This record gives sequence, structure tokens and C-alpha cells, in this order.
Amino acid sequence: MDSTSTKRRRVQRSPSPQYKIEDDDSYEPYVPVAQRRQAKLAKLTSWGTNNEKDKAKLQQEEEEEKEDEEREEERRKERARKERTLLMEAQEVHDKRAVEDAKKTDAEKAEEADAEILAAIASRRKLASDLELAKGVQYMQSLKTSWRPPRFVRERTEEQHQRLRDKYHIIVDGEDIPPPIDNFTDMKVPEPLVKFLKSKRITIPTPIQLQGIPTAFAGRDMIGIAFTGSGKTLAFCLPLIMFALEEESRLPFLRGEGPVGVVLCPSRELATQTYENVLIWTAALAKDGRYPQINTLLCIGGISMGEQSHVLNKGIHVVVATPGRLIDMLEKKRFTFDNCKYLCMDEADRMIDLGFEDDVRNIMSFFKRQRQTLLFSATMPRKIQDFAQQSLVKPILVNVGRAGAANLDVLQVVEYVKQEAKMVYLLECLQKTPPPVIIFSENKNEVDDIQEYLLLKGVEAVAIHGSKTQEERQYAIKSFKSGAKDVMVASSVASKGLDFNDIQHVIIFSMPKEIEDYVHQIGRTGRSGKTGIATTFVNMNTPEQTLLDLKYLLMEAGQKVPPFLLTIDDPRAAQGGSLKGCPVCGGLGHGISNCPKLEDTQRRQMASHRGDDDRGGY
Ligand SMILES: Nc1ncnc2c1ncn2[C@@H]1O[C@H](COP(=O)(O)OP(=O)(O)OP(=O)(O)O)[C@@H](O)[C@H]1O
Repeated sequence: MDSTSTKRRRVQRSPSPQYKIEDDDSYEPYVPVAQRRQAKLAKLTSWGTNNEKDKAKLQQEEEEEKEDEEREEERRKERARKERTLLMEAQEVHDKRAVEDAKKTDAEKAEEADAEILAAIASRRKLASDLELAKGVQYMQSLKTSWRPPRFVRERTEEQHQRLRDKYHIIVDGEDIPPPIDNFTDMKVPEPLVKFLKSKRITIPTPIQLQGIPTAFAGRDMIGIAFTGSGKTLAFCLPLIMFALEEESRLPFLRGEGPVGVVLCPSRELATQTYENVLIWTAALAKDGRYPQINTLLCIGGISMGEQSHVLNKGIHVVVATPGRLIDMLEKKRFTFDNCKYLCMDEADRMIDLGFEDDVRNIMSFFKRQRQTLLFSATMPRKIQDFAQQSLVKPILVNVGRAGAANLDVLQVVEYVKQEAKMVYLLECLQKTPPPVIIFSENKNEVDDIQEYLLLKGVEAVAIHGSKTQEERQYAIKSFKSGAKDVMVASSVASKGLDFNDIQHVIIFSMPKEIEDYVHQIGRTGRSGKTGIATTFVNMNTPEQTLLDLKYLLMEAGQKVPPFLLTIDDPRAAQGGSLKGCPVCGGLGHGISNCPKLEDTQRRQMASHRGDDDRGGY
């Protein structure tokens, strides 16, 4: 800017709080432009000179002044723009948002609120161990194994693979997905084991096995989701047994060496059952004489590890454990995970979900090298899937049916039974099918009351819940499994993963608040392709939201919905909102903001912060 214009600006501005005059001494009163022009004209006229030169000069000066004025006006506007207060801007943003909000429907607003809650709970740390997180270790490639699909399978096109998946309703997601194989022999499962499985009527792989076993054999991290009773145990145990066989054949394990892999379970009962399966399958291999003995250790609370000393004194190939006892053993260095490279979590959503996440992270910190991680469950809400997926290496998702959907082989009957009429009606219900029957109740005292009532009525019943001793629990399972007892009354302890022979009928005496628990409970029947019945008692004590979850689940499974359930309206439908399942529990009848599981988890977390958490199952 030149000095003339500076000066001109000074004279043109009247003092105001906003435009401070820099040099008061040079102040000149403001003379409007028109007045100045008049003065100039008068001056020229008075000189009596009317020549062309003077006129041109006057014109030029006028033009310059005009330009100056325009420039000044521009600057003024610019300054005004810059000096708009933040408050004004904030007000504008607020007004704009208010207009946008007014346009949104209640359902859209609710959806936004749900997304915010989900984002808040999803911001948890990854599942990688503390050590891995601290060292910033991040594995980018999956583990390499020596397993290859047979050549004729490799030569199939991707379209052929997909056709096979479509045939069995298998949904997969991930990079470089190994091919599905619909035959155990083609999967290269050792012949004596194939023979043994055949003797147990396991001849054709189930959908989760057909895609899950090749995926695990190929060393890939995976999330396996499939209906209750669809053979997930074999899908994750077989690969571990094969890896153990391979390592033992290469260099036999000596005392203090191993394990090759570990299977983590959320309850002692489930761990015991998985352990027994591994024992049977590895024994079938060893019996053949061509394969080495695989040593398996059961590592659960409530049993003396002295009983397992015969295994601890040898090299260990496989460990089946509950988290609490496993951490204890690792801390005492009874064995190490220095060479462990396979970690499978059964009922994984439970393990990660209900406050056991830190235990799992702690267990992971004992691994000294890259591992293959597998998560399996019948219910795996989106929140857990997202969370787990971030923590696995190039994971493959193998999904058979919707996660959390009921097994279609179970006939679901829901009956309205008044609280005081339940016991009597229970006896009537027991007549529906021959034994064995399981009765579920949410409450330990109620479990005891039901057992007592049935015993009085001459029904051979055992009971199992978290407050029973380990011996009592073992006795109940053993006598029920062997057929010595006809009825087992259980709290949710027995609902997850336990595989009893040919349960005919499941009676849910009190409907659990969380629909996932219901799915697991009815899933004790209708296993391995057989059909079963589930009768559920509901009444006015059952929360409406639970009833809505139940209504949608029945509709999804194509089951008969009783009239009293049909009359319950979904408030979300009234708002015109979407009826997507809850990402926290998978329930179809509510959103995240009123998820009973989220409430429970938060309550549990608060309890654990206070130090009064009950981890009874361990
Ligand atoms: N390919 C197969 N063909 C027939 N039966 C099978 C097959 N694979 C496993 N089974 C049998 O099916 C039953 C259920 O298997 P398993 O306990 O592994 O189910 P699951 O999917 O883990 O169920 P849950 O989700 O309830 O734990 C078992 O008795 C098992 O022996």
C-alpha cells in the first residue's frame, strides 16, 4: 500500500471502537467525496482555465479516487468478514443442525444414537496380548502350514467352490479363502480317524466342518459361526490334533515340552466334554499303530492337578482349559506357551464378552511366537465379530446361518403359563416326550426347588448350577449322560456347548432375559441332524422386550407364533425405523440402547471394579 492511500484512509475514517486511528496528530476531518469534487471544480473554474488538459487531469483524479474508494470498500468488507465472532459461527452451525434435526425422523435419530453407543463400546483395545500391544508387534501374514488341498480340489474354479458353499448356505468373508471340501478323506484326515468317525455315524462333514476344517488346516485365523449342535468341536479340534501329530512325528515331545495348542472354554463342563472328545479321537489314531500318542491336559478349576500328573510328566501336545486355571498354571510355569501356536476359543463371544476379555489378553501374553487364533460360537453378535476381526491376522469368517439364529431342527413351542401354575404344568409337559429331558431355570434356588418337586413326584432328576460343588456337578452330568437319570434341571451353566445324547425335549421354565441364552438352551436338543422339541414358559413377568426378541426369532425360524406374542407391537416399527438386530446381543426385537445384555455387562463391570465379581464357572 502506498503512503498516499494510507493517508487517505486515515482521513476518510471516523473514529470508532472498531477502527482505531493509529496517529491522532494527523487526524483531519472527513470531507465527503462529492464535496471534494465540487471544491476542485470550483477551483478550476475560478482559475478561468477551461482547457482540455485540466479537464483530463480532473477526470483522471476522479477515476483514481473512485478506484481507491472501491478498494477501500473491499478491504472493509474483508475485515468485517474476518471479524465475525466465533459465537456467530457457532450459532449458525447450531441453527443449521437444528434445521437438519427437524427433518430427521425419530427412527433416524434413534439409529444415530445407537451408532454412537456402538462406537463408544467398540473403542476397546484390540484382543492382542498386552505384550504384543506394548511391543507394537503386528503380524501381517497368516501362519504357514504344510497342508495343501488335494490337486483335484486345487484345480476347481472359484465358481465351483462357491457353488458348493451356496449348496450348504455357507457364507464366507476374507482374503484368499481356502476351498470347501465335502469329504474327510479329501481333507487328508488320517484314515483310522475317518474310520472311527464313521463308526460314530460321522460320515459327511457338516457345513461348518466342510469350510472350517480346510480353513484351519491352512493355518488361517478364523471366526466360525454355526448353529448349536452342528459339529463345531470337531472343526476346531481336528486341526489341532493334526498339527500335534505332525510335530510329534517330526521330533517327539519330552517332559516339559509343548503344548502345540490350547482350546479355551467358558465353563468347566464344556472344557471337560471337549477334553473327552480329544481323548477319544487321539486314542483312535494311536490304536492304529501308525500314529504317535498325543497327550492332552485338562486344565480347569475345581480339580486337583495331581490327577493330571501322568500327563504333566510327559510332553503335552494339547491343553483344554478354562481361563482362570490356565493362567494359574502358566504363572506357576507348570508348562509354557513358548512353542504354542494354536489358540481356539469355544463359545468365544462369551469369553470376550462377559468380563473375561482381560483374562484372554493375559493368556495371549504367554505366547512367544505368532499363533493361529480361532473363535467359534453359535451366537456371535456383530460387535464381537468386528472387535475380533481387528485382532486376528487376515481372518476368514465362516458363517452358517445368521449368527444367533435358532437351530431349525428344534420345534419351538412358547406357552403362556401363570407363575403359580408352572410347577404343575411342568409335570404335564414332561409327558410330551420320553426322556432324556433338560429343564432350564435362570435362578439357582428355582433349580433346587424344581428338582425337589420332581423327586417328590417320583421323577429321576439331577440338578446343576454354579453353587454346586465340582463333584456334584460332575455327578449330575455323568448320571444324566449315562441315562441313569431322566431329567436334568440346570441353570445356564449347562446350556452352552454341552452335548448330551439325543435330548428329546428342552423345557425352559423361566425365559432368560438374553435371547442368546435362549438360543443356546433350546440348542441342547435337535443336535447332529436330529429333531427335538423346546417348550418355553412365559408370563407377565417376562419383559416385553424379551418377548419381542422371541417373537422375531420364531418368525425367522418359520415357527408358529402364539397369538399373545403376535399382539406385541414393536415400538421401532411404530416409529418407522429399521428392525435390524441388536449389534450387542443379536436380539431382533430391540436396538442397542435398550439391550439387556449391555446393561448386564455394565453392571458386571462395575461389580468387578468393586472387586465382588463372581467368576463361579472357573
Ligand atoms: N459330521 C457330522 N455328522 C454327524 N454328526 C456329527 C458330525 N460332526 C459332529 N457330530 C455330532 O454332533 C453333535 C454336536 O456336535 P458339537 O457338540 O460339536 O456341536 P456344536 O456345534 O459345538 O454345538 P454347540 O454350539 O451347542 O456347542 C456331537 O454329538 C457330534 O458327535
